[in-house]
Amino acid sequence: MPHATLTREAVASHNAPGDLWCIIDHTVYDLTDFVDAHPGGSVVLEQVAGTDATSAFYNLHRHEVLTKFADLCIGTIEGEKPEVITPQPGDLSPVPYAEPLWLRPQFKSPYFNESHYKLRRKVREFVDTYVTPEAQEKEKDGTYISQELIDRMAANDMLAMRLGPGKHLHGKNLLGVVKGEEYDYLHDLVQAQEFVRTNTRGFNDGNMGGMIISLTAVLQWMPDTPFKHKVVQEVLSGKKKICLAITEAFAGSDVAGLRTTATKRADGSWVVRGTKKWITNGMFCDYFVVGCRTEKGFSVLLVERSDAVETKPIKTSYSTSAGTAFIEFNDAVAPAHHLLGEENNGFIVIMSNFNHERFMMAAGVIRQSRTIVEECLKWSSQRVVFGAPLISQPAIRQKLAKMISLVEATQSWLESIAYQMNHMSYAQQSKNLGGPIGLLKSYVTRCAHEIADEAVNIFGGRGITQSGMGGVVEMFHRTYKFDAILGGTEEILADLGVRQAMKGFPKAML
Ligand code: HEM
Repeated sequence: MPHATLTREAVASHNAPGDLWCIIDHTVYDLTDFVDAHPGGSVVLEQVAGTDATSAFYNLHRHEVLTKFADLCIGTIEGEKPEVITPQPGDLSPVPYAEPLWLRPQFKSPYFNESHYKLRRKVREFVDTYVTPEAQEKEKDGTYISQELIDRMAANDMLAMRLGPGKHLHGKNLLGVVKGEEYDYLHDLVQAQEFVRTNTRGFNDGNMGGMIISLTAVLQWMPDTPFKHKVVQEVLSGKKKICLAITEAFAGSDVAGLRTTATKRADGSWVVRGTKKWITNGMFCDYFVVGCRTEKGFSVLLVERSDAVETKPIKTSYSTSAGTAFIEFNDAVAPAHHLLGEENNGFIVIMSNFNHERFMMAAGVIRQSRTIVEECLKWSSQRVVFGAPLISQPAIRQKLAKMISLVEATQSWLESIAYQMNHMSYAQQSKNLGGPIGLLKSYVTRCAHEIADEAVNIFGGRGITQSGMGGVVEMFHRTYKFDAILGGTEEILADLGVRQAMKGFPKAML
């Protein structure tokens, strides 16, 4: 924090390598002892010693660098005030298009009410304060989410909330602002979009992504036994972890090609044998919801970790903090009551789970894409090239216009689908929304492709560098493909959308 009020003349006299001050955003920094540690070297700092280095600084650094090195700050300039905004936890961004329209003060929304606004604020405060710092660290070092953060999320019902609306939330007062009974798909959209603001695609999946797509199947399809209640309680309290294990090296979207088998024994229990690949959170899970070939079809079983379950890490292009695993089930045993849904009828268990998963993913990608728009808008305004800000170039404005349009259009489509989900039973959702949600997810990752491409060109070399100015853009460009593949590939989902539209097609002729 600033300690003194100083004049520009006073700063100018500290202009030597052994006595080096400079001004950034009307604030004075004593860099004398920092020169040797500066990642950009000492020469550049000596060149600006005693001067106002504001534009040089923002050409090369993110504003958060100043927060991180706040102890170098020794004062402010007399009669002047810092102008650059330092966001506080929970704050909305004032940058145009950085927030969805419903969160911009000058606009209204037909969908969101007071409780959605309040939940948005609470979740963002929580994410900014507790999730983002850990997420950034884990994304880099590749280690798994801490038990401390899981416990904190569990204590605030955040794990339960992320499963979407349902009985598991009844009786709860979520973050003190929404009754569990009133939590709807628009609240769900809000939390999904807030959680991805950490800008850490691998960690976001590592942050209980496996639970979001598997505990829902347990809640809906497992027989109502004390064991089911135990599993749900353990997972929602953060004591145990669960993931979905369907995909294999042999087959992905083609569920009929799966080779993991479950053989029924005389006492009704099952012996599971086979392998699974790309299983999110698999490395640290206690329970696995496993898709298996059974005698006359496909069935889904809950398998507990044991010596017969081996998990090995897979290094993908995002962070290993996601806990992505190759799994071998070597005659793992699951009791009869671990069957989800009916024997040989597991396809419906998997399919019914997909709508919520894809909805969540679409919400996340759209929000990430919006963050990229914000990054590009800020960068184009602060970056000076050929003597003028980047944004003064028409070619850059064309790119921004395209990116903004894609984000605004997809957010509107998402909100409209969330609204439809609020007004449909689960069965109606499956019948009427599987296609539209598939098309939405397929389209938003195509948009992400365009947005990532344009953003990297705007950022230049920084867009392909993991640290510094373009780090967020680099991360997005490297990882948006996860959303284009996980939960159903773009092609499969686009096809599903059209096939569902053709079901019961009217006798309409040209
Ligand atoms: C409070 C003052 C400063 C601090 C705390 C600081 C800190 C840093 C840090 C952490 C980096 C690593 C890249 C990043 O994370 O963004 C960096 C890079 C760099 N800094 Fe600074 N810096 C300061 C002032 C300046 C000034 C005034 C200049 C030049 C006029 C400068 C020039 C550079 C250069 C050239 C790089 C390398 C940039 C790149 O690789 O793209 N720094 N600085």
